[in-house]
This record gives sequence, C-alpha cells and structure tokens, in this order.
Amino acid sequence: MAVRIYALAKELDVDSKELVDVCTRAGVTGKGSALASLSDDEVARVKEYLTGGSGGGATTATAPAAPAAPVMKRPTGDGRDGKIRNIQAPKAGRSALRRDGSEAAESRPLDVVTPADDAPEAEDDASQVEAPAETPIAATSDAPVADDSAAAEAAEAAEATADTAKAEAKAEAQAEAEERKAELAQPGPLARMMGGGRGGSGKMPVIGAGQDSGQGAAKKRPGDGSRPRPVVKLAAIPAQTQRREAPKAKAKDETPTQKPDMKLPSDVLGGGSKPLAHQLKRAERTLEAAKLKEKEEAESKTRGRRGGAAADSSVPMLGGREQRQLTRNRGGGRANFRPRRMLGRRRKSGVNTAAPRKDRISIQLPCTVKDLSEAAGVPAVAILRILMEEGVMTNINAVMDPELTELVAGDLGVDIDFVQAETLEDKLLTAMDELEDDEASLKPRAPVVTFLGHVDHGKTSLIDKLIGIDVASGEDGGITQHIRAYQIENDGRPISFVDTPGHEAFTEMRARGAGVTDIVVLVVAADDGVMPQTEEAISHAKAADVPIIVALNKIDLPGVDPTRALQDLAANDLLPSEWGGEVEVVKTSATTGEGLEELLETILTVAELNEFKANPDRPAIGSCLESQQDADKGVVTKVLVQKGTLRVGDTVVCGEAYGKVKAMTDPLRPSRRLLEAGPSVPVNLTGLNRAPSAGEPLYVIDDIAAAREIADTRAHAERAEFLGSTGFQAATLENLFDRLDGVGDIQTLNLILRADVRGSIEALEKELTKLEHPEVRLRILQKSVGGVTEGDVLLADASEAVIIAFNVVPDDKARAKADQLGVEIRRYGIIYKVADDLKLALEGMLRPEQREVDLGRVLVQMVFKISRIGAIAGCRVLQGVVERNARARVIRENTVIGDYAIDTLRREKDDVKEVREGYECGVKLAGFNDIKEADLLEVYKVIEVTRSFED
Ligand SMILES: Nc1nc2c(ncn2[C@@H]2O[C@H](COP(=O)(O)OP(=O)(O)OP(=O)(O)O)[C@@H](O)[C@H]2O)c(=O)[nH]1
Repeated sequence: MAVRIYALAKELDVDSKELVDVCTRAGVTGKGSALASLSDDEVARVKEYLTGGSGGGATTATAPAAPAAPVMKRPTGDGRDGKIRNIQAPKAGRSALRRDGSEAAESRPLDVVTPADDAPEAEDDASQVEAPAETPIAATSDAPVADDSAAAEAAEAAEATADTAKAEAKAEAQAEAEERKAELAQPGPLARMMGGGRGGSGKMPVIGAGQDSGQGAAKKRPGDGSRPRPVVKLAAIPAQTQRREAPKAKAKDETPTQKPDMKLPSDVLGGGSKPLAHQLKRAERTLEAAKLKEKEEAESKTRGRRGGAAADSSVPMLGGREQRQLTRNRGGGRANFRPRRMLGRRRKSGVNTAAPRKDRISIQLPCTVKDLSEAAGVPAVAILRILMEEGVMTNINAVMDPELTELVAGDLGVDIDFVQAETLEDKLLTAMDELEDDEASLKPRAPVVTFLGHVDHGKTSLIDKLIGIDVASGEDGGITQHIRAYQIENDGRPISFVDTPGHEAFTEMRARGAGVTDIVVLVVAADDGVMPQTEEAISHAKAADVPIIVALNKIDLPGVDPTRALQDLAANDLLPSEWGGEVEVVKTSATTGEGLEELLETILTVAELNEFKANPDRPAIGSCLESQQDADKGVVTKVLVQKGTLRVGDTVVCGEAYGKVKAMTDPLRPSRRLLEAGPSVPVNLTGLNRAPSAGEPLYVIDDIAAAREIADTRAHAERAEFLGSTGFQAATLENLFDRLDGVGDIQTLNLILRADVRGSIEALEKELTKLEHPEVRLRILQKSVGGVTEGDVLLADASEAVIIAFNVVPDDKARAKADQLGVEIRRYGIIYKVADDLKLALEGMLRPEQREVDLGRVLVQMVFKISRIGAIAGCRVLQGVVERNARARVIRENTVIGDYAIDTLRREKDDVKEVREGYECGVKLAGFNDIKEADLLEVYKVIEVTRSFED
C-alpha cells in the first residue's frame, strides 16, 4: 500500500524533509516533497538504505561497519551525544515554505559536532570522528565533517615522531576543531528554518518526542504533543513579498533626495492635451492676474500711507461737516463714488471676500468653488468665470476635483497644497488595525482555504464533495456568481472553505477570496490545463503570499493527459513535486471522489505546519465577503471574522454601513444561530443599516454615534465620487476635456442597476466597461442592492434609462409605475446575458452604415420633352435591373455628369416598380432635364447596414 513520505517519517521518527533527501540517495527518485507517496517496494528500499543495507548503493561502499549511525534513535535530549537529536518543525510556517531547493540541500544535517572541549581528544579518538562519515548522510556533507585522513595522519604522526611532533599534531587537530566549531556556530538554513540555532550536535533532525528537552527546542502546540510535524514543500514565495518589510531607517548623515524645483502648471506638465492657443490664453490670464495683484498691493500701500497721514498731528483738527468732506475727498478712490447699482451687485456674490488675497493656500479635499474662494480670498465669481471660460458651467457649491482646483488656482496665480484631514475613521479604525497582539494572546484558529481557478474547472463541485453539500447543481447557468464561505470540522479540527467564482467578471471576488485566505487550492481541470483565470488566480495567491496546493481535477475524464496541465503549471512557476518541484499537485475528481481524501490530508498538513493563530480576546475585525438585501431580514452580510470575537449586540462599522449585530447564523446551516464567532469563522449577520461593499473590513467599536459618523462620512464621499463619475453636478477636468473632444455627440444609454448583492454590481460594472465604442456609451446613473423601487422607475423615466434588475424583482408599486410610464425593467439571472443584451442594444444605437448596391446599366435611346413634366428618357436596360426608388449616375462620354434619384419609371404607359434586363422603359430623373441620347445611366440604390462593435 502506498504511504506518504511524511507518514513514513512519522513512523521512523525522522524529519520528513530529511527523508525526502534520503529517498533520493536511496535511488527512489521523483519524490519532490514530504507529501509524495512511496510504494511498498520503495518503502523497503528506503528502510534498507537507512539500516545500512545495499539500497543506497553509492555511500555504503565507503562505509566501514558503521556502528548504527543511521538508525533513528530517540535522542537523549542533551544535544551533545553526537548522535541523533530532535529539531522541531517550523514554527512560523511561512518561512519554512519559502525554502528553495538549494537551501534544502545546504540544510542537510551536519554529521558531527565536535564540541570544543572534545577537540584535544581528536587524535586518540579517531573512530569517534570517523563514525559519522560512514553514515549515508555524511557522504554528502563534507565541509564540517572531521577529515579522516587528517585524523589518521595525526595518529600516525603521534606514533612515528617524538613527543614534540605529537604535540604539534595535537595542536593542529585542536585548531581544526576550533575552526569547525566556529563554522557550526553559524546555523545552516534548515536549522534556521527549524528554529534551532546551534541547539546541539545531533546528526539527522528527527521530529518527535523529546523536543522540549533539547537546546533551542520550540514550544509545542497544546494537545498534539506526540504528533510529529511533517514538512511540506510548497510554491516559492514571489519577490513582491518583500514589500512587507519595514522601511529602513535613514542614516542620519544621508543626504536627502533632491526634488526638482518645477513651477510649470500641471496641465502643461501633463502632456498638453489642449491646443497651444489655449495654453497661451491661460498663460496670459495668469500674467494679468499677477499684474492685477501687484497693482492692488501698490494701491493698498499708497492707501496705507494716506491713512497714516490722517493721524499726522500736523493736520489741523477739523470737525463735523469739514472732517467728513475731507475724508471723502481723501479717500478719493472710485469706490467712494460707486453707484448704488454696483454696490448691490457686489453684495450679491454672497461670498465673504474680505479675506486677504493669498499667494499660497492649503485646502482640504473635497473642495468646492466656495471653499477655494474663501481660502484664496478671491471672489467666487472670478472662479466661476474661469471655469466658464474653460467650458465648465457650474455653481458655487459644486465640488471640483483636485486637478481642476489646481488649474483654477494656477489661473488665479495661487499655489495650492491639498491636505487630508484626520477623520474619526483614522483615529478609531486605523488604530485598531495597527494594534499588535502579543504572542501570548494568540490561540490556534482554523485555516481559511480558498478555492480559486478558471470557470467550470470544478471548484464548487470539489467543495461540495468535501463538505457533503450540493451547491453546484443549483447555480444559475451553472456558474458561481457569489462568494461562499463555510466552516466544517474534520476529526475535530475546523477548516473554513471559501468558494469563489471563476468567470472573468468576478476578479474582485477572487481577489477578495485570496485576500482573506491562508491557503489557496488552485483548481485546474486536467482536460483544460492552465487558463486565463487560472493565471489570474495564481497571481492573486502569490500577491496574498500564501501556500498553493494544486487540485488537478476531472482526472476521471476519459483520455485526459495530466502531463500538459503539469507543464502549464511548471511554466507558471509552479513546479509540481512529482517533477522535483515544490508544489503539491493532488489529482482529484469531484465526480468520483478520487483524490479528495488526499486533498484534505494535504490541506490539513499545510495548515498544521503553519500553525495559524489569532487573538480571540479583542474587538473583532472581519472582512465582508458579500452582502444582500433580504425582504424579511433586511441587510444580510456575509462576514469572515479574522481577529477577535464578534458577538450578537456588538456595534460594528463596515464600509458605509453600521449597526448593531442583531443575529448571526452559520452559512452552512442557516437555521443554526450563533451568539459569537471567533477568528476564521464565517457568519451571516443581520443588523447593518445598508449593504456594505464586499471586501470592506468590519470593525467592532464601542460607540454607535462614532460608527454612524464614520459610515456617513464614507457614504458621503462615495456619493460625491459617484456623482462625479456620472457627470452630474461635479465639475471635473475630465468632463471639460470631454466637451473639448466633442464627446457630447456620443449616444448614451442610461442604466439603473439593481442587484441582489454588491458583488454582482461590481461584476456587472466590470463586464459593462468592456462595451466600449467611440460612438455610443453606457452610463450607470444609479446602482444599489435590493429590489427595484418606484423611485428607480421615476428616475429611469426622467433620464430615459433602462433598469437592469439582476436577481431581484420590482415591488408592486414599481411595477405599476413602470407600466404606466413605459419604463423598461429588464430582469436577469446570469451576468454575461446582461452584457450580451446591452451590447446588442448599444449596437442598435450605432448609426447604420450607408452602402451602395449596383443594380444595372441603362442606355438612353431617345429623349421626349414634355412641357410641365420635363425630359423623359426612352431607355433599354442593358444589364441588371432598374428600380423606381433607385438612383442613377448619368455618364456622358465616359464622364459622370450627375447623380439623381429616379423620379418615375414606366413601361408602356404604366408606372412600374422595376424593369429587367433587355426591356425598354421610360425614365424621368428628379431635377435633371438635360438628358441626351446615348447617355448611360448607372443605376444603384443605397441600403443601410446595421453595424456591430466588431465592424
Ligand atoms: N467529469 C467531471 N466533471 C466535473 C468534475 N468536477 C466538476 N465537474 C463538472 O464541471 C462543471 C463545472 O463544475 P463547477 O463545480 O460548477 O465548476 P466551478 O469551477 O465551480 O465553476 P465556476 O464557479 O462557475 O467558476 C459541472 O458540470 C460539474 O459537474 C470532475 O471531477 N469530473
């Protein structure tokens, strides 16, 4: 019966990683990791090799009667017996998973450690030094091993020479031992990974009992004291993981990086999508503004001086009328004589322009026209005028995006700095995020295992089979459109599974799944191999920096060749362990159940190695996987708790939503109510005031008022952004450029999106962005979770929009209103059908192409001039056909002299629709009477051809 290497390692009480190496040396090849299986034969060979039999070949030749060195003996724990010692499995599993082949080779155990105090005895104890060299492992590790010949030489020298020579040899041996000691003081890569520095002098690291007693032995997990921890090779962690490193502190004397001193306006720097004339106009305006400012400053200085003069004691004291008269005359400026009309107009601007004008301002985003006016001390009308000149018609309360604000500020000659205010969110939530849990508070938690892969490769079927439910067969269109999370127990050990959709529209959901996961199971159909979404899933898994296990599914299909899929995986940096790589590939069939046990076992082994932990005793932080509006329960949010414990009654904030947790249920058994949920537990919770966006982190906070404030601020910001993106109200550079580019001519199809969950809206939006065409576009006016309401219908009517109801229905009022107003509500259940239909609708909006179709040629044989009617050409159809509503090009002496519509077409005296080849007919051309004998008419008609996006 086949047995896995790590199971055999357990049985033999050796380190499974070492056993992988031993397999290779014993001639059992192709075993890339501890999860590889061995046949009975192979097991026998390995055992034989280990007990010093002939299995290994090469090394035994040089091994003289080794005294049981390879026998996996339980250690004494003193770490100094020169034999076998225990090294614990990696504690922080991820580092162990990063090792590559070279490190593994380096990390082979050092065969012998001769402690410093033993060194002087080296000459007398040649057999002790030699013994480890006889072990199979010693043969591969030469550097730290005591050199047999050196020892022999030392012994020989001792015999052959006098006492002085003996002393020399002794000194030499001692020096050598010192050197070795120094070398060994540096722990090897494996030792480092295993958490042991120079924890002892053991030869082969062995997993098992006694690990606490050795030096450097790490803490054991509670409850599994006797279970050894196998070692699994997994995918190499990509380079980008380095971004997690804390930034290096700058050396004090390091010269700061120089910043270029660029004073050009941002739009000039931005590549100048505007015409040069426009740039010049702006430059002129800026110059004028600067001049004006200078003048104002000069005037105010003069005024100041005059004011000073008024206080001068040399001026005689005047009273009453004279004083008023003088003051009026001194003020002298035009303002004093400004007619009432002007004063009135000035007041109307409604903005306090008393603030002094500034050269440099700091302004908080989002910024309105009024904000800028107040900060810069410039009348709002001046700003509105600039905006108007730029083609942006807006009002004083309109929000300007940063680029537009900068542009206006540039025109006003004001330098601007944007500042971001510290919000309540920053204060409360960021602090929670940054709160580090101390090591002692961390408790083991279930691994979160996410299934990722291409559409239809069998993710849902595999999870269904693993947990014994049937979700796959009930899916609309056979594709997963929701993210799911369930927790099950296997032999008392909990595991949380996350199922993600494979369809390309669900990138966000896949990223979200990968973002909350500890382990990724990459499902690859054996008949299909690596496909685009598989590659995307690999990237997500790598970005999440988590171990990958590959489930090579559909292995039951007749004639499948897994080799191609394995090659694809190798090409994507996932070298399968059976090819000597580091990625476990388990061949599975969700249909027959083949390989599922092995898959589960592999998942549990990886989880065990990584020892996932979290602090359950802190305010919970989770992640919203999905949320939906339920007719009975209100907002139902699917949350995966990541840290802390979430309890019924907790106040939470999640994205733009907040509320108190009313109830929690187990997603797998919805009737099972939960009062609390700890780390790694997925729950469906109710109590939020609105459906939060999927992917939003959820925080438990004490104060409901603070939760409301945070949620409302976010909702407000999102609304402002959304309005900006739909082109309503907000003035942005983008809509300015749109206008300049003549985008106004584009035909627009307005949409209102309503869906069951936020994830569907995201996926729909993503899918719809692909429907791009220079002449038509889609504009989403509103998007929200829940059924179609009367308000939606009214908005659709006012904006001539179509309502897309995805997995939701209109309520009665909405339905009645839609019938009354003739608003179209289109209902869908499958995402790509929405995209297909909207594509057709947009294609229908494209102006049809006008195409000419040649009909025939006609020769004019005779011309009849009839008063009040005009010239009638008596013709013969030379080729093709003439139709009444066609057009004709008149050709005279090989030159086209005109192009006219056929007004009348007659045979004999009757009006006819068409005349065919060989027949005679009378043709009257609209607006052309100069027809002559021998003219040739080329008859054609114009047809309209509908266009598609592909044309
Ligand atoms: N023969 C065979 N068919 C399978 C196997 N696994 C899944 N299928 C079939 O493949 C189809 C897709 O399976 P799903 O489980 O829905 O695939 P999925 O990867 O979850 O698909 P999405 O979630 O839509 O990306 C279904 O018809 C399954 O019955 C398998 O191991 N063998």
